[in-house]
Amino acid sequence: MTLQLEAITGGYGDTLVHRDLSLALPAGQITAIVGRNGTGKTTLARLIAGELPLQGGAIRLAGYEIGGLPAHARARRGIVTMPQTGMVFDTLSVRENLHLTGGTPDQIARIAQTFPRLGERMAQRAGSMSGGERKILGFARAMLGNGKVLVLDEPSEGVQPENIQRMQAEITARKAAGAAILLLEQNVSMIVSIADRVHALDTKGFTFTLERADIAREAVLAALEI
Ligand SMILES: Nc1ncnc2c1ncn2[C@@H]1O[C@H](COP(=O)(O)OP(=O)(O)OP(=O)(O)O)[C@@H](O)[C@H]1O
Repeated sequence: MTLQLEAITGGYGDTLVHRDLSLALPAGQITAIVGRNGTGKTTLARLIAGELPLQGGAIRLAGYEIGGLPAHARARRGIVTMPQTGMVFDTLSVRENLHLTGGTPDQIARIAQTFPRLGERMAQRAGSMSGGERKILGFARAMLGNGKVLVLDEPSEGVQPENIQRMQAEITARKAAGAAILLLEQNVSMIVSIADRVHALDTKGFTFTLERADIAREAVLAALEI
């Protein structure tokens, strides 16, 4: 399903972070946004999820306006976000965290195989895991939900290269299954490996766009240095 942001405005009360920002997240594509710290990537993820209210514009999912719906209603329609801090319940075990996504036992077994670190720690309390392990758990949870639109806020931060590779394979598989994916990342290798389109963001909005054929390391680094 395609998600369309139409001239959205929002932020924190009077402190607007985004003004009239438009963006298309096509189904079956990985759209990346790169920009320095503080340009508003996390704020954008929260506006899409419905954690922050829209102060202008519209968000359309397959044509239907969802910008006025509360977060849980957007989640029910298939918008799944992985927050930068990882969406993990600290007091619950890894297994319980995975089960709460609604994933089937087969899907949970498969993801625990994909990320052996999780498979080995199914009974461990999530709150006692390392930062990188929590990221993997948060990522696994986002993959298990039946998301049609996946918004991933810095999934690779603090994660070891072998697990970043596994994340890339999972994201690419979801793309092949038709999900619209928004990747908010600073990891240039990950973007070069899997993104179909890259939008460069600064504090005033998008400055330029790279299409697949132009997504190379230097070009992405230029976007990060705005
Ligand atoms: N809860 C908040 N209240 C007020 N302002 C905030 C709040 N959270 C973030 N901001 C401000 O909004 C702007 C955008 O922050 P945001 O976290 O969205 O940026 P980012 O691109 O995700 O950066 P980073 O990669 O460092 O997380 C910043 O100026 C930040 O200080």
